[in-house]
Amino acid sequence: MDINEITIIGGYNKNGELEAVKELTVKKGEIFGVVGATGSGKSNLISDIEQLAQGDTLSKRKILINGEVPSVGMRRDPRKRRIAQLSQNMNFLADMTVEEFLLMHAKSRGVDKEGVVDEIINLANNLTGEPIKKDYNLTILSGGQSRSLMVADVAVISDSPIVLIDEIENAGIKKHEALELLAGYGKIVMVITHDPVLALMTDRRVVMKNGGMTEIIETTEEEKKVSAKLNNIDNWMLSMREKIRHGERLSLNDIVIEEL
Ligand SMILES: Nc1ncnc2c1ncn2[C@@H]1O[C@H](COP(=O)(O)OP(=O)(O)OP(=O)(O)O)[C@@H](O)[C@H]1O
Repeated sequence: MDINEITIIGGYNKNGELEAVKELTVKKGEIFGVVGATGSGKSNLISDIEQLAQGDTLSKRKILINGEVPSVGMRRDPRKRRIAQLSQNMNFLADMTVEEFLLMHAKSRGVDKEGVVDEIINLANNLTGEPIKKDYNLTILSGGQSRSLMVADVAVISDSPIVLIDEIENAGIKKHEALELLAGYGKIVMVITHDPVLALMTDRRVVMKNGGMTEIIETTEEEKKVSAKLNNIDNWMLSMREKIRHGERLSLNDIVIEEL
């Protein structure tokens, strides 16, 4: 089944009051942000979506797929749910090479595409400053390399049309490019973030307060420009980090940022 949109039907906040946002639909290819203070209920919202809640969680929210209540099979069986989650704490544990893992994953998902391993590694290497090679063991990958590989893997192999991302701001990858990559593969992307680069590249963001969805903010064209400029600063910081990592020295000349 093609998943074209998900709808969140509002429930109750922590005080048991109805949420201000009664209904929210996110479509394929859209990047949607979730913002809010600590403890405001961001993770809870993402977890309602992950579980395809049907009024059976704390918030009493309901999640619809393509406007309909998802089947019991889809709700009970995580393999049928087709929702991928990414967070900055995830790491690979399997003792196998990058190539072995990707081939195994592609096979298990029925992806039989020539050159799929190279495609994923190339995409991943666009997101990290430290290139990944096919014969690297998964367990030696750095945090940034692991996350880059996960993002590229979700984009190309995993057929999960819904991707939930919990704070990847410190994941050590080019986050802007990572989100664009996922959205470009026609995913519904929901991202919890306080990072202006990410929050402002979404199309819309929901503001969480006291466990409830209180407001939906549409990103303006000006905000998107702010995001792009902040992204230049971010990538510049990333390149400085790479220099340090490779034992190089920095000078004041390195601080010249092309016109912001
Ligand atoms: N609608 C709700 N009804 C009842 N309890 C809720 C609701 N939303 C969130 N909670 C509870 O409030 C607590 C904080 O929520 P949550 O962890 O989702 O916040 P958060 O915004 O992700 O916080 P952080 O930024 O610290 O990760 C949790 O114990 C959660 O179960």
